[in-house]
Amino acid sequence: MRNLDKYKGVIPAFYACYDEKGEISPERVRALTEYFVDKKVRGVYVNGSSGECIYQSVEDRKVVLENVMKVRGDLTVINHIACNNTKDGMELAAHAESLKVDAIAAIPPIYFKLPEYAIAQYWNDYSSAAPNTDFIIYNIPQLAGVALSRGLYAKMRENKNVIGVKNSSMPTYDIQGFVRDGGDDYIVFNGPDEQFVSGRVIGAGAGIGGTYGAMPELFLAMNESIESGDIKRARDIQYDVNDIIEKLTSGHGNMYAMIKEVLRINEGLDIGSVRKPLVELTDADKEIAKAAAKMIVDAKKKFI
Ligand SMILES: CC(=O)N[C@H](C=O)[C@@H](O)[C@H](O)[C@H](O)CO
Ligand SMILES: CC(=O)C(=O)O
Repeated sequence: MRNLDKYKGVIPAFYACYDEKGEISPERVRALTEYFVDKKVRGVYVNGSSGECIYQSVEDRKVVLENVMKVRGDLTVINHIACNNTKDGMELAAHAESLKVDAIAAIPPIYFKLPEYAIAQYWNDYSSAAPNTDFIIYNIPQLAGVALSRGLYAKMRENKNVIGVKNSSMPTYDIQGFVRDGGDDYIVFNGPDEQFVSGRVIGAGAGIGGTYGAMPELFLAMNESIESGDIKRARDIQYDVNDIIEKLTSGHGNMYAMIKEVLRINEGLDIGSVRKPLVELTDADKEIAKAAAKMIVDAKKKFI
């Protein structure tokens, strides 16, 4: 039996940290890592969707990971390495292994609709470049354009490095299927933050999410409530969290820009804005950010 305890819990997706010119800021990457260490989350998911990975160069993504690893403390580090081409992704996989991350993760190939045997080859090529590192499949069909089937998941489990799936599709039924098929030797991570409680209750062993960073205490509190069997408290927190997520996504500008503004307001943490083509906040959005920041403060007072 594999021991997967280091992955169990709340794993915020790491945000891209820019300087005033919009370049990756190593100092700000370290500051955001230290913030997560202080919040006592289980780990971080680096260079994923929330890390704006598809707008980062290979070099950018290496700099981000190197700086996370410098100050990671006890955080479990999962590094998303997928690129549009296998070659760059293999370079990132090997780089991640050289830094001793806990796991690498990858979405499927995007744009061309490739057959499942090609997707399996793409993931196994990445894994072969990090042969001593756990591998997590990232299923996010609404953005990647292709869904992980249970057949493809079975094929991928022939690779001993594969330890599970980060499932960002909306049906919690998908989580249940992957949990059923993999059993206790594998882990499924809940993707949609709006369904953290549902996903965990149906069998996800952990959660990885894009909004956790704005309110880690609330996700930790939901997780603790689930573990102690207090489903009512978990659900009550989830309702408030979902109001907050609706607020965070109600602006003209991008949600990650909104979250970064909230971090400036509530935590005094400045990690810049977003990279084009993601849209910056308008003045009206800044008012929404203030309201969202206050909702987070109020929910923490109410539940913690
Ligand atoms: C589609 C997408 O990006 N999903 C993320 C990962 O699963 C979530 O963490 C969302 O960012 C979050 O649920 C807010 O909608
Ligand atoms: C949101 C998320 O899970 C990611 O950054 O990939």
